[in-house]
Amino acid sequence: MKVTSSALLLQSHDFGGTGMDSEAYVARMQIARAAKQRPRAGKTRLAFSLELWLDLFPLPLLLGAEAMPKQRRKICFCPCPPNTGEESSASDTDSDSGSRSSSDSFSSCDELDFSLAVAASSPQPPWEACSQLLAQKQSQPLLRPLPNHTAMARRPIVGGNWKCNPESMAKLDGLVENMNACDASKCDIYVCPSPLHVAYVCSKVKAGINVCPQNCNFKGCGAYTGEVAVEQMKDLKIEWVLIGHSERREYFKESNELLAEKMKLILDSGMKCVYAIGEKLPEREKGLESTMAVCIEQLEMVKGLLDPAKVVIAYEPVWAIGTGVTATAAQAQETHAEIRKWIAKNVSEKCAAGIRIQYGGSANAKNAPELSACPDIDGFLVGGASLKPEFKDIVDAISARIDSLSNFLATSYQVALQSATDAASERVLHLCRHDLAPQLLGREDVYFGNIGDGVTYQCHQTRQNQEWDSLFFTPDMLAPAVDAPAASQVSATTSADRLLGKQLSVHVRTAQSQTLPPSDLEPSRSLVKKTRSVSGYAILNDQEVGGLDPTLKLLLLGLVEQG
Ligand SMILES: O=C[C@H](O)COP(=O)(O)O
Repeated sequence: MKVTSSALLLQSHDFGGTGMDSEAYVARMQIARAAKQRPRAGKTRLAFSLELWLDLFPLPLLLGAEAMPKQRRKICFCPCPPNTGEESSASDTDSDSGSRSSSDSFSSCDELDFSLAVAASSPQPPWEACSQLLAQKQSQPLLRPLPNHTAMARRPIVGGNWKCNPESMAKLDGLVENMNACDASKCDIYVCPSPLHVAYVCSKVKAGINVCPQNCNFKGCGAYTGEVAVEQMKDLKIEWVLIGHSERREYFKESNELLAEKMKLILDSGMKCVYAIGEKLPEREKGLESTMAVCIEQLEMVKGLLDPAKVVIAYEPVWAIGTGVTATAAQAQETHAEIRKWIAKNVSEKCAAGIRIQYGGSANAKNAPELSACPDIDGFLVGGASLKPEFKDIVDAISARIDSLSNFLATSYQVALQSATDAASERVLHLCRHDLAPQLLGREDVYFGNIGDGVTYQCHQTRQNQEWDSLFFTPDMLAPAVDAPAASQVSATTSADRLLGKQLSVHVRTAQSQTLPPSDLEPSRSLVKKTRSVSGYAILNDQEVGGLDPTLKLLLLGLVEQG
């Protein structure tokens, strides 16, 4: 991969719980200073640092050295402009270095795509070792490959559950109209009419809108009075069926055993299944563990049947159903992520990565955008709002996240700027406390932040397997994304194909705070006064890859590059 635009390293500092050793800090400052002074070519100014925890990345192995302690060290990849002829722009008199100038590292990799610096425990960062590594980079994976499962893009899915509505056939056309108004190009859509209306709705919905009965029996056709069978559904060309809704569990006493039997029958018959689960208020009030205990109990008996191609989980906290009380985006995301984690552990990583989990419970046009921005929410099961024209807006909200990563960045950037404006009298320090890192790394003491004014954007690439990468964007860097340059600007040397299907999560956090003196890292935690976050993810498809800013594309390619 060739970096064709000027790229600058942005300083990035570790606010790790036990603090960063001074040498590592000095090394980073050197790099940052050198990078800051590098010439900037044209309009595109880009900075990023990619930091990987060494215990997740076998750097000692790559360097062929034992020297580097495994824990609590990071490596920084600095994109280095090739052939600018001004490689030694860094000051050799960096006052905080006390060691070799970082200009060495840049000049030594003039012809290489990336320079790499290691924030090591050694007083002098092992530039030579890095340079050697870089020299061999053709055969070395500089950037860690993504695990396979991240390539599995989850297509959003939204269902409208009309429950036992409407009271007359006369109203059906209006409701069908709401469904037919939806854009089904980026989202799977299904509607669950009451049994008496199923056949009529089947004949009225447009292509792309699936009819999904609200229940089926556990045996098929035969002497089962009052029931509907999968065979009858298949005869109507129906592909989906919903089971396990809390109202069926509650009022019709459907047990997990019965539901497992139903799911097996559905899948055996070649149909697909939406399986609803969710806790009641007392369990939620006791916290996530007790919430998960209920979800796990409901999942346990069907875990062997969880095929992402055929099963969708609808997580519906019962206390949020029909009450107008929605789970907050954070609550929903946290629970969805926990469900996925449980599946990863108890079924497979692949299943966890691929299975779609819908949120249900007072979802509407207003709260859908925020919920849609949560990386583990793949859609909605909508009750009340599916009886209204706003259903279309819910579909649009979840579809928007795959419209364009550039758009997402631009939008979130606007939100972040607004947040900065709201902060009024205070400068906005882009200090981010990483939401996912503690969860992913199994530790509570991991903080990340950047020093300076602006907004930090982090792209989390993988969220399974305890793996975590981040990119830090600043407004400067995002300018190209906001401007949405033409696809024709995309460098011919970038292979868009390699981005297809990759899933990138983006999390934006701004904080009101004060500028932080570099020497004063530890107290930084207390500086955050107010934060506002926007998060979301994009599944890269061909359209959006085509529309990406060339520099951003290069950067993302760098992340997914397999060496
Ligand atoms: O099946 C749908 C859910 O029960 C959600 O219903 P609701 O959107 O009216 O809360």
